[in-house]
Amino acid sequence: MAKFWRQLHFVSTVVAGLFIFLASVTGCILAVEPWFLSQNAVSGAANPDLKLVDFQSKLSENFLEVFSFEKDAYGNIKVEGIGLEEEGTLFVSAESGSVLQPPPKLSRLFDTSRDLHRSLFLKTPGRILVGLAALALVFLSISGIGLHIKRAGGLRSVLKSIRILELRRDGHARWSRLFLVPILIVAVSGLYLSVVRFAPTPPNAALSPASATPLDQILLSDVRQVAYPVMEEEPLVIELADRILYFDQAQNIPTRAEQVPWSEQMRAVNFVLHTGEGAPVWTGFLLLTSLVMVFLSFTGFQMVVERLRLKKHRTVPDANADTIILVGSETGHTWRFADALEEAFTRQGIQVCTLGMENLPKVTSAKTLLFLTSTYGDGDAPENAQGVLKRLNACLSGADSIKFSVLGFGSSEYPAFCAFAEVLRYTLAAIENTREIAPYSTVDNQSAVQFIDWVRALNKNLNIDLSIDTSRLHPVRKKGLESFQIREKAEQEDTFLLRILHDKNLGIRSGDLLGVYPPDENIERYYSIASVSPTELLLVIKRTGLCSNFLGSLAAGDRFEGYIKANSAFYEPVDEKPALLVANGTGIAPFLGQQSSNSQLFWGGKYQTDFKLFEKYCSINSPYLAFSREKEKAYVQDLLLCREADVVKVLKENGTIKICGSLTMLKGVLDTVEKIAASNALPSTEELRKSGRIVTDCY
Ligand SMILES: Cc1cc2nc3c(=O)[nH]c(=O)nc-3n(C[C@H](O)[C@H](O)[C@H](O)COP(=O)(O)O)c2cc1C
Repeated sequence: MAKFWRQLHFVSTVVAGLFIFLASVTGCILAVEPWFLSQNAVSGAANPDLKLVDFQSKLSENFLEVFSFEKDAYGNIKVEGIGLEEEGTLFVSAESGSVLQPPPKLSRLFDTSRDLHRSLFLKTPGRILVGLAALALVFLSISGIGLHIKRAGGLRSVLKSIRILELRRDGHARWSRLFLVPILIVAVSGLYLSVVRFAPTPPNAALSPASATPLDQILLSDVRQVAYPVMEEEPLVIELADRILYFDQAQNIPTRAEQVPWSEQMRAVNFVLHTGEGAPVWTGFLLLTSLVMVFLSFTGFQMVVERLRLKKHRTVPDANADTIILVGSETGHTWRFADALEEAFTRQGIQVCTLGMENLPKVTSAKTLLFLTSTYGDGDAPENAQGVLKRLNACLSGADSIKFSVLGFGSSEYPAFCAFAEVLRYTLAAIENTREIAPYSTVDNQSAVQFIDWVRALNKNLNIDLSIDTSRLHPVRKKGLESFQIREKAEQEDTFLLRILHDKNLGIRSGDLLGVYPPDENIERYYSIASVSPTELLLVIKRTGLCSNFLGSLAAGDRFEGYIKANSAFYEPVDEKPALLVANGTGIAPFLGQQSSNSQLFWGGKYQTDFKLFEKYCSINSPYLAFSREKEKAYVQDLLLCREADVVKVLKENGTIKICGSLTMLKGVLDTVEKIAASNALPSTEELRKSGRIVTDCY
């Protein structure tokens, strides 16, 4: 059933999505028109007890002759007649019947939007198309209800709150559920208005004249339109909401009464529901509904495009592939990981093929099967893996041996975290000829790090060397990013150094910053870099959070995307002036590429062994090192104090002091330099900073 709802939703979006989008955008504009119309209404409110006959006598005081008048939804009364001073179509006061200035004309934008909304500027064919779009919107709403039930894992949970893990998918679900009723009303009323337009209007049914309200009892507030007879023998015609009454003018008695057909009355109700005419609160709702529909059409389109892209995957296994990646996915995210994995295998020269789990083949020879699957609903299989568990035995038992591993994709925000993957794993393990090659693992909220960890386990167990291009794991690829490849990685406790290959045209210089986006985050982090050759840079990072953990999970061969931000204040001086390079911890990174014969390096860390990570890249023979956790406890500012003469010399020779590392260290160093400067009649640190002779990059 879920498949049916999904197909109906999908087909309706593909067929009518663009029209619905256009109708929603124009709907937003038209939804504000009633507000302007009510603001501009001129006739004023009539006394609700005012009788039609009394209003007529007021009109006769202001008109030589009245042919007809009509009232609109905003209370405006428009008279056709000959006034005391002018004639034609004249607006009058509901209270006094006197002639008023007509309401100001509204912007052409409303008329244009209405034409586009009703007929796409195409007259009758356009109206038919718009009617079909309204029908598609009804289908979308109904199939949407089915999908909501499926998504929630049953009718009972359908009202549970929807967490927004991803704006496109979860936002679409949340807002469509919230506005389901108004959307359905807009769709059904729009469809009704389209249909009645093409249906012949049934004749009015005759009522007994005796049932007509006596003329002197009719209230102005009930009247829609009145037509006065031109010839004496013609009747006076009064149109009410549901009836049309004919009166003999001379004797004031009803001669005929007709019932407005039911379809016409329904048309009027649907018209108000669809346009909000004369109903200000509902108009506000319609505006919100139209805005939500713009959002839903847009996100719906994006999801359709994504789905069509997924259709391009193979459906039958490649006979030469010993490894098959099987993907269970509801909304497509798991495919990104599968594609990155397939690419990694292919780069290693290993033939693989990736299939959706619905295409699980009958396996007759030894194969490695890697299952990557999400969990949906409330611990259910995703759409394309429904029914797979039942087929597993029959599909796999024909082969001599099957190696397998399962990687579950899910979200720990759901109680049944990766439940389907877990069941799949146990079902596979229970089949006689299967052997698990890498332990069952999970990926929470599309974590790149957890995926890479599983790939490493696969490498170990299959004795291969897969490396991952993490740019493939981003849900949305950012433009203008460069590709970087890890060449070498060294680690010391929780700090690691990456030697990274890049395109030499980037013209990177030591001191520049590298902006990195982890695939599962949308915020970049910046790292100071050292340029060690035209195509290589160094990065020194401590594992502290999402981005550093992401970079820390990478190994030689892996790739990631990032961009370079120039940071010229931190470049090596071109004039060979002396420099003191002061850093602690990972702050050493930019200085690993800036060590000229005229510079001295001061570095502070916890233990002596910590410096080992950088030794290979430190070209200065005798850097000054301070260790805060060794027996002789010292900080980098203590080193500066010991080397006071060097500090004074650099400052006197117009050199610079560059400081990179923690903010606490920066404060300690600045205090020390301040002291040294004061006792040697040198400018203060504030002045030195202003003149660019102390530059800092601290965090
Ligand atoms: C409506 C809905 C229900 C979900 N139910 C579960 C669940 O029960 N357990 C779980 O671990 N993850 C659940 N998830 C999270 C998805 O499994 C996770 O986002 C996954 O990465 C989606 O991958 P896919 O796009 O390939 O289907 C649910 C997500 C949605 C939108």
